[in-house]
Order: sequence, then C-alpha cells, then structure tokens
Amino acid sequence: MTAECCGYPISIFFIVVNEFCERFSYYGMRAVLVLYFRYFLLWDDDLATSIYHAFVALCYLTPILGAIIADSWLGKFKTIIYLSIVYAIGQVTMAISTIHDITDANRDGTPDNFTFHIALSMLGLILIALGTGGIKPCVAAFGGDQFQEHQSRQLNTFFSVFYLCINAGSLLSTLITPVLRAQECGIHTQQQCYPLAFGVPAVLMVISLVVFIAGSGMYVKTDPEGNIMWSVCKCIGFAIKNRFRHRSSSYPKREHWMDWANEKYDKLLIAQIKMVLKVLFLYIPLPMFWTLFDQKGSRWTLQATTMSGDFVSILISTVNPILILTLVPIMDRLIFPLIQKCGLNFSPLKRMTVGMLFAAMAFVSAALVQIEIDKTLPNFPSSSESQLKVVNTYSTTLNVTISPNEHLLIESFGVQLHTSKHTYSTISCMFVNDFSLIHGEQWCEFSRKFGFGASYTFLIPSTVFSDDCESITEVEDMKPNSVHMALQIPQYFLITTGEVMFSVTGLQFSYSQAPKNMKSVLQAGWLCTNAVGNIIVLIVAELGKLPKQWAEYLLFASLLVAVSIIFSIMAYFYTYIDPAEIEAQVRKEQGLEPEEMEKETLEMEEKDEDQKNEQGVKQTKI
Ligand SMILES: NCC(=O)N[C@@H](CC(=O)O)C(=O)O
Repeated sequence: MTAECCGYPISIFFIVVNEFCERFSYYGMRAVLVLYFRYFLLWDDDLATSIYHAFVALCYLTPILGAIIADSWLGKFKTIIYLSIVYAIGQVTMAISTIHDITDANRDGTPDNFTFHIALSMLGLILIALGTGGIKPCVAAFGGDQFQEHQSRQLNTFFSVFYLCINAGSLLSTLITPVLRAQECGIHTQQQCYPLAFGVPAVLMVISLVVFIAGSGMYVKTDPEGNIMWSVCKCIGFAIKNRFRHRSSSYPKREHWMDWANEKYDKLLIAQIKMVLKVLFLYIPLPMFWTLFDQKGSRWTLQATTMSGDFVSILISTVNPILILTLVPIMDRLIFPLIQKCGLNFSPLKRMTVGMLFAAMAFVSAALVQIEIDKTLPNFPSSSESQLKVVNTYSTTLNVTISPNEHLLIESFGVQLHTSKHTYSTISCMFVNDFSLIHGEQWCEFSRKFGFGASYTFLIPSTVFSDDCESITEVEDMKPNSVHMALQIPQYFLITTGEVMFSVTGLQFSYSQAPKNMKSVLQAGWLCTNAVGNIIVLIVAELGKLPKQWAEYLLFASLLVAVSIIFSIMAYFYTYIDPAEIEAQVRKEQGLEPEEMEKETLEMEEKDEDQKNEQGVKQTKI
C-alpha cells in the first residue's frame, strides 16, 4: 500500500518536481543553443539551424533506447537514475564547453581553439540527447505506475499536472536563460555569459536527479521481465515465417496473424503483442500533427519577423507554455466535464481527432494572417526580373524609358557606415531609434523610430555639411511592417488547444492501452511520432516551397484534415481495452497463477464503472 494524500500517491510529488526541473534544464539549454552556435562558435545560420534540428530529432529518437533498457533490463527506476546521471554530465560538459577563457591564450575575448569547444559541446549534446530522450518515456510511465486500479480518475489528472509541470519549467527557463546569457562574465575578458546560461540548466538537472532519488523509498517499482523487446521481435518474426510456411488454402485460417506464433510462444506474450501492435498501427497517421505543430518554431517565427511589434522573441518562445498553463486546467475542470454532463462520450481518440482539427484550423488562421501580410510586403524582383531605382535630383521632370530586352545588372554595394563621396551605403540595423551623420565636429541627427522591415534612402547633397541638415532628403523605399503580430495569437491559441487535446490525451492513452511490461515501449512509440513529424518538416523544407506561403499553410491544413479523417475511421474500429483484464483472462485460460488471478479479478470488480465510462472504456477480448 502506498502513502496517499488527497487520493494521490505521495510519490508522484517527487516525479512531477523532477519533471519540472528536467524540463527547465532541457528547454533552458535549448533557448540559448542556437545563439551559442551562431555567436560563440561563429557558425552560419544554416549550419546552426541544421545542427539544432538534428539535436532535437535525436532527443525524440532516443526514447526507444531508454524504453528498451527500462522494460527489458534495468526497470524504469534505475533507468531514470542512470540516464539522468548521463544527462547531468552532458549538461555540465556543455556548460564547460562555453567557457571561452579555457582556450583564449591571447586574451582577446575569443576562443583560440574552436575544435576543442566544438568537440566538447557535441559530446555534451549527444549525452544530453541520450539522457533526456532515454528518460522521457520512463518518467511518464513510472508516474503512471504509482497509481492503483481504483485511482483511474487521479491517473488522468496526473498526466495533466505532469504536462503543466513540463510547460511551467519550459516557460521559466525560456525567460531566464537568455537573460543569463546577456550578462557579462569571464576571467581574462568579460564576454556574454554562456557558462551561466548553460550552467543553470546543468544545476537544475542535478536538482532533478536529487529530487528523484529523494523519493526512492516511496515509489512502486515494477521489475523488468527479461529482454521483452527481443522476445517480441522473435515472436513476430516466427508468426510471419509460420504464416508464410502455411500459406496454402488447405490450412485453416486463424483469427489474427499473430496467432501463427501459437505453436512456439506463450499465449500471454502473443496477447500482449497484439495489444501493442493495435496501438502502434493507430499511431501511423499521428506524425502529421507534429509536422504542423513544430512549424511554430520555424515558419511561424519567420512569419512574425515580417510583422510589427517589439516583442517578437519573447512572444514566440513563451506563448505556447503560457497557453498550456491556462488551457489544461480549463479543459480538465470545465470543458471536458461539461461535455460529459451533456451525455457525450468524448473518448480519448475523439479528443485526439478534434485536437488535429484544431491544429488544421491554426494553419488556416496562419494562412489568413499571411494573406494580410502579403498585401503589405513590397514586390521584390523575381529571378527573371530586375529592379531599377532612379533618383531624380535634377530641376525638371524626366521621362524614363526601358528597352524591354535589356539585361540589367544589379550591383551590390558595400556596407560602409561612414560614406566617402559618391559611395552608396546600405546599413541594416535592429531597433534603430536615431542615427547621426558625423563629419568632423559637424553632425546631423535623425532622432525618431524607424519601423521594422522598412528601408530608407537618405539623399545627401554636396552642400549638407556647410550648415543645413534640412537639405537631406529621406525616401521610404519599403514601408515598415504594418500587420501587428497580435494577429498571430489566434493561431497560437488554436494550435495549443489542439496540443492539449492531442498530446496530453495521447500520453494518457499510450499508458492506459499498454500491457504492464511494455508501458515505456509504447510511450517511446508515442514520442517517435514526434520525431517522424520533425523529419517530415525537414524533408518538406528541403523539397522546396509553394510560391505563396499562405498556399503552403493551406496545403498543410488540408493534409491534416485528410489525415484526421483517416485517423477517425481507424479510431472508430479501435476497441479500448483494459490490458490487465486481458492478461488475467489469458492466464485463466492457461490455468496459471490462480491466487494472482483472484486478486486481479477482485480489483477489477472494485473498479468504478463511472470512471470507465469517463475513459470510454469498452472491454473486449483480443
Ligand atoms: N508544449 C510543449 C510540450 O509540452 N512538450 C512536451 C511534449 C513533447 O515534447 O513531446 C515536452 O516537452 O515533454
């Protein structure tokens, strides 16, 4: 019997605090990672972005490794501890790699040996990906293991609180670590303080580990049952081979293709594999949701840069966790109970379908915003056009004629702040509020706000420095961005509502439908849908874009609607199961473990029927 508080096992307190600290560590490090690549290692934008995405994809591929270790070998508890140590070492390695003084022998403020910093940071990132991905499927499943049969309502609430902690950690760290980076620190020279920005997440990871270990005495720990993954693969392989051997129509058909493993494998294992395969089959369309969801960080961020408003980066990085923190309680306490009161069965798979439709609507909203933005954008010359600008300072109107077949050469002008005579200079700046023209002691100051996205030309007559700055003419070549980024809020709201319905429910669903010894494996399968979604984004980005961004948004929205229709059909044919009940039935048929079975049957009878309905559970025999 585990210690309880308000109907919840006390042990989950340690698990949610552990998750909060771990997510703080992960998202805090991620918030400054690209900046570190760009401004410390001096990589270009493309390299920095590719390595960043490769790292994120790796973080969602390693869960399968963690799940295999947990379910087949070490058990969830030990896997979390060992991989958290790897994770903390990775974070510390990463923080050390950002200390510029280590290789700055000539004390000029920049590292002298970039290879050292690159090698150390790559090692750190690999360890972090192994750690964060490895523990990810185990922590959620381990949290679920703390609940008993009669606590199914509390179990659902746990997954929501778990998701809240993830986003609380993410919100705080995304706000804090960029501020830490902006500090100055160093032994020989003062530079932007990357060691602090990466060091604080490292400390949080150590705290996360300590909190998890502190709860040791209270956890329900399930032992791994041998190398389950290997047995699963062998069993599936045998079923396929056996089916092929008996392909002639003279052999009687079997109810399920996995039944062809009956000759050699335990019925219980076969039943468990059937449960897992049914859920994995259902996962096939799911990556499409993540394909859209993960474009928040790429296409939508780029969209924001063509809009007006001074809070781009803060808005972009925090709007999702803020909305999660608001929407999860509203959904859990208000919307879902209200739907239930209306007598509607809003089962997990229906919620996930609706979640997908919300994400599709978010992209329709993004397309509408894009259409508004496009109206305000200047027309740039296409690859088959040239743009010619003629500045007339002559005293009379001139007519310009252009020969249609003339190929115009566009010259690129150098960037030069202090212009020499007849040199044209282009200066791109952020947050320009004033600029001055200095010539010896004399100067002209232009003090006002220049709009984002705008382009100005200042025509300076040869007489300007004699006395009057008034004679300088300012021409607005491109208008400033005028569509306010507040217009993006509906799309963020819709996609986050979709996330709450899809992701939180998917997490619960993956746990509830998995047999006891394969819970982490199914969590890892769930996380893999995210990795595949990210890979699709990379492929689509590589394959080139539609000429109009809004059209691409609509294409993605239509694809997700199509996928959600397919998913809803698959979901219609899916029968919710209670894995424990099926396992007990199989054992009964096999005449095994009567005492065990009796206990399980008793527990099942005690189950609250209302709680079953809430989850839309229909018992069935596989
Ligand atoms: N809002 C992002 C979020 O909550 N992400 C979760 C789920 C996931 O990434 O799969 C997390 O960081 O764990």
